[in-house]
Amino acid sequence: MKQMSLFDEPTAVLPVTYYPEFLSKQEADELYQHCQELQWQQNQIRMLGKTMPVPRLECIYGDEGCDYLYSKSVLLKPLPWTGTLAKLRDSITAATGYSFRIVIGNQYRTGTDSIGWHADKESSMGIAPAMPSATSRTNASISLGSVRKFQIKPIGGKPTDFWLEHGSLLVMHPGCQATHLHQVPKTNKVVGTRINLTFRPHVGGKR
Ligand SMILES: O=C(O)CCC(=O)C(=O)O
Ligand SMILES: [Fe+2]
Repeated sequence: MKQMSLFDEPTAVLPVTYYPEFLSKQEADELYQHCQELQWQQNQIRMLGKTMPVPRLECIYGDEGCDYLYSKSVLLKPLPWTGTLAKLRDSITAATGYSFRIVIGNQYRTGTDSIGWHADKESSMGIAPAMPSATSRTNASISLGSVRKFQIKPIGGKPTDFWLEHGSLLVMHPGCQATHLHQVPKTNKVVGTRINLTFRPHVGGKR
């Protein structure tokens, strides 16, 4: 007789930590207001020989010279840290032990704004060595505004869904970008604006 075991369907252990209430409601509301004043841009991306608008708005702040190139076509040049973003960076470092040199903002205006399956593997974020160091390609992201589904999966495996709430923090630990992919899929549901601030390391720029 086949016996059911609690261990038939092992729960995936994901290389992420989710803090649903990293910011209080008031802190998250104030930060959302601050984000309205950031310099959002509509960038263009080159994919499969075509140039098209990135399906979200973006902004970048950080240390001087920490330019960020992704998908071999979108070059983001950081503006100097605002006081609010620098304070938030320091509080995430205090909570996680990870250090960051840039923050990239993503603004999803409607359900058609999205980011497809990818890993954040740009060489500017450092190379993940066999024994990952505390800074290699780690990122930590704050979510604000409307809740959107965030999915993460081992390469070739099944996705796990997270609903990233207003004021939450999601940390992707060292090694995550080598083994897993993540995305924020499009949705047909009517959703308001969501802002995501992703803090990242950078190996270049001025110290
Ligand atoms: O919006 C998010 O939660 C994820 C953004 C992201 O994956 C990225 O900027 O690389
Ligand atoms: Fe990402």
